[in-house]
Amino acid sequence: MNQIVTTQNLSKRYGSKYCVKDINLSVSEGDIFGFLGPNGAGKSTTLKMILGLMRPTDGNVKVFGKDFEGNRQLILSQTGSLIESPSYYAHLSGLENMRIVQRLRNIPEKNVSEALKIVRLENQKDKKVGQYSLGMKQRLGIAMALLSIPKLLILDEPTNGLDPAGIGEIRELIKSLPKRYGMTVLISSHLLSEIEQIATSVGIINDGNMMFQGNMDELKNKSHPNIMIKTRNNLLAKELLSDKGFSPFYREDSLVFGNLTDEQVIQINRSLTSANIDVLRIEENKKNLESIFLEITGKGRSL
Ligand SMILES: Nc1ncnc2c1ncn2[C@@H]1O[C@H](COP(=O)(O)OP(=O)(O)OP(=O)(O)O)[C@@H](O)[C@H]1O
Repeated sequence: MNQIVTTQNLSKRYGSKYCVKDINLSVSEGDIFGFLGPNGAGKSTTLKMILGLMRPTDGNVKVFGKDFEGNRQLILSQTGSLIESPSYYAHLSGLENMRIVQRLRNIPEKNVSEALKIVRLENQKDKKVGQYSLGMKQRLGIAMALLSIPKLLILDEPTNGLDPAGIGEIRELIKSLPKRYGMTVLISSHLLSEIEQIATSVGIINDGNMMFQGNMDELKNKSHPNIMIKTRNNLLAKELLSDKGFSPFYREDSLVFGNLTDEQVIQINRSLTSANIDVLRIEENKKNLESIFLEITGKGRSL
């Protein structure tokens, strides 16, 4: 499959502090690639370097298999982006704003109505943008990014500040782009729930480091279930099992173990019963994606 964006050891350092470190990103054609990470993780910085808006300290970026140097014009003519909030003239209509961008970027006029149609703003195109809702302004920003009907669309937190209905609309809109227009989408967010529903691939960044990259199923499969054991005397059980090399921790009224094999579960159960500690429950607790994400980003641990 064609690689639309690849980065190699992409890094950005301010003084002695790296805010992006050795990022190797790979976005394939037709992907909706979700770039996830908490605030300040380095998402915007990475996207700006990919778009040639910021110079990397180290590493390199290829878009459509080409370096920016010598191919800037070609790359940007096939790339649309919305980084941070959209810029517009509030006293002009949506259509007038679109026309300004269309002329500035030397894009055919017919694309204006096409882009407004994609974001479903054609009925409000004559309204002043100052009177648009936040969601409409955001959709106008996406329409501007879509003006050239680009091969690659890069959106930095496009649903920031929107209500659930607005988020839903943008989600449906983004989801339709690869099929309808053959686009590849790179979208950043700090919310897993948002990415989970639209992305085909995901990259998780924390503190400037890439913690995971793959598809959603790989992410789910990487997580090992916890085993929770409830006994009549958890304190004694923990002591006994610690002596045998296990290191459970308490959660509510149970002991929680990380990844255990079936053999280890049998061994634990036998040890407890032969020490006359009644076992009340043994449960497997599969982690949901949200807790996996929190674990990766919260504790900064790589999967
Ligand atoms: N010009 C700068 N000088 C020093 N540090 C900077 C500069 N620009 C960004 N940073 C730092 O780089 C880190 C990454 O910032 P970045 O904006 O890329 O994060 P982000 O993941 O996009 O977060 P957010 O969702 O909050 O925008 C942050 O800790 C930020 O403070």
